[in-house]
Amino acid sequence: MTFRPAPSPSAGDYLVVAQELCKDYPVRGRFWSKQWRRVVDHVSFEIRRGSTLALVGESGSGKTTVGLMLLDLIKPTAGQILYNGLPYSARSANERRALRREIQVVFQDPYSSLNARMNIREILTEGMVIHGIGANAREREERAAELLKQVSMSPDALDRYPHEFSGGQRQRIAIARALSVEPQFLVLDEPTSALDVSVQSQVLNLLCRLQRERNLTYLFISHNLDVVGYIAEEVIVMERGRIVERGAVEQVFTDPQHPYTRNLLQAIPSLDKVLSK
Ligand SMILES: Nc1ncnc2c1ncn2[C@@H]1O[C@H](COP(=O)(O)OP(=O)(O)OP(=O)(O)O)[C@@H](O)[C@H]1O
Repeated sequence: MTFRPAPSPSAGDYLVVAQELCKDYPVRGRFWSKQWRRVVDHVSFEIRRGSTLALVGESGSGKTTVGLMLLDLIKPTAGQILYNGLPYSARSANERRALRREIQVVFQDPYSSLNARMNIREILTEGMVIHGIGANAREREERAAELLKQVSMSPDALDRYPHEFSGGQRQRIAIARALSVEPQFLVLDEPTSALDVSVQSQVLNLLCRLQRERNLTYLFISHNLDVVGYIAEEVIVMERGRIVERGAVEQVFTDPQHPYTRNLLQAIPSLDKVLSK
């Protein structure tokens, strides 16, 4: 496997910095007794502009919860997130709205993430209308057609509905929708795990190309280390809400320090060769 080289410490500045993030949820059915469970526990990391940080860990380790905090969809119980050097909490309501444009998400399941009642034109222009992009409907439509080309789909798709497309095509549309508001940072939450292996690599290649062309910054959430080895420069391994290992992907994959990381890596047949080197 060829790894993407980790950015040098001087390469670019940090777009996103998470400091000691914690998230507590009430224990199910016991809200009245004020019992809380910590699902994210003092998680800190930095993501350099234009690079990809992967967040890996088994189901329930807290990856999506971290992503939702970065998207400003849920509030941390403690800790803070800095975007472009400024904490979310220090921003005005208007700045917070602007942040919702700059930070977009692509979810795992392209079957449920696209509104079945909207055609592709509506799906791709909805965010533009909300954020005031494009002078009029015609300009927005031109932008939508251009976005489809950028994700290697035909502009003919504009008049069609999500159910007319395959999983891989739907995920391309979901990526085009995320890009429609010209974000800088994408939270990619298992964006390829619902797809066939051959389609997975096409979507990963697309994400890499778009990152190069637009200098995008990614947080790539996954439990699939094979995919992470392909797309990310740096990786964080989470177990039960805590970071247990972090570093350049090549370093973590070839010389894992934590038993939990070793277990995760051993579960991937194609990485056996890497590990036995
Ligand atoms: N709204 C909620 N209320 C209570 N508990 C929650 C809530 N959301 C998540 N949890 C719990 O927090 C823990 C972390 O969940 P999270 O979805 O972040 O994990 P994950 O690593 O992304 O898992 P997966 O890979 O399965 O998506 C889980 O035990 C989950 O049950």
